[in-house]
Amino acid sequence: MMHFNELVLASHNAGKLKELQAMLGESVRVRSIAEFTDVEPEETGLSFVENAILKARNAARLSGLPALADDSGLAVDALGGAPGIYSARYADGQGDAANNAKLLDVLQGVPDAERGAQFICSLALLRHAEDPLPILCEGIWRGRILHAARGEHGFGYDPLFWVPERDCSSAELSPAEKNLLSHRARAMALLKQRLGL
Ligand SMILES: O=P(O)(O)OP(=O)(O)OP(=O)(O)OC[C@H]1O[C@@H](n2cnc3c(O)ncnc32)[C@H](O)[C@@H]1O
Ligand SMILES: [Mg+2]
Repeated sequence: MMHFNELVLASHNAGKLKELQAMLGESVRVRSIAEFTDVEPEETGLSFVENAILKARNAARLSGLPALADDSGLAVDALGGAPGIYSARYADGQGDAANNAKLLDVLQGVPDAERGAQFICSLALLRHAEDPLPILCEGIWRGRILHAARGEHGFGYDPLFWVPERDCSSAELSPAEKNLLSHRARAMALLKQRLGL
């Protein structure tokens, strides 16, 4: 078991930060990487876990604090797991709306039965910049890609992700409900267990 009073969240994504902070609750004082830098490290890894470690290591180095990073994305069955680790860059860095438009476009005409997908979240926690044994946890959330956007909550691909267990899109869930069900929630539950939180 391991405990800190403080850690830095190595993400520049406001939606993610809000969710991670809500899930950590009062258990630890959370600082943002934005206090230390505006520069985002290049995500050169070929897997979620490599990118999560890379982001956490960069943040630990810059802040001198333990660092938690989240690398996540959407893997669509009919696309062989794309956009996957490239989810944020799917429409060449034009942002969430462009990513969602591109996904709807490439899935045009694909029937519901073939629109299965999963959100994936890989969390990496490093105690310090040279930590040789990061704590790694992952979570997967199965669903299906809708034919049009629904809902106003969440961020990223949430309006296009159908949640079978609730019969609505991920963007139609309240933030509290998404934080009980999501890929990020599952990964964070494992991390909290590992930390004894
Ligand atoms: O790397 P950081 O700074 O954390 O921020 P980012 O937005 O670039 O994050 P990623 O590199 O991990 O890319 C994640 C992509 O997957 C999407 N994504 C991840 N979790 C999601 C969720 O819970 N709901 C909707 N989209 C999500 C998100 O919108 C991005 O396009
Ligand atoms: Mg990123």
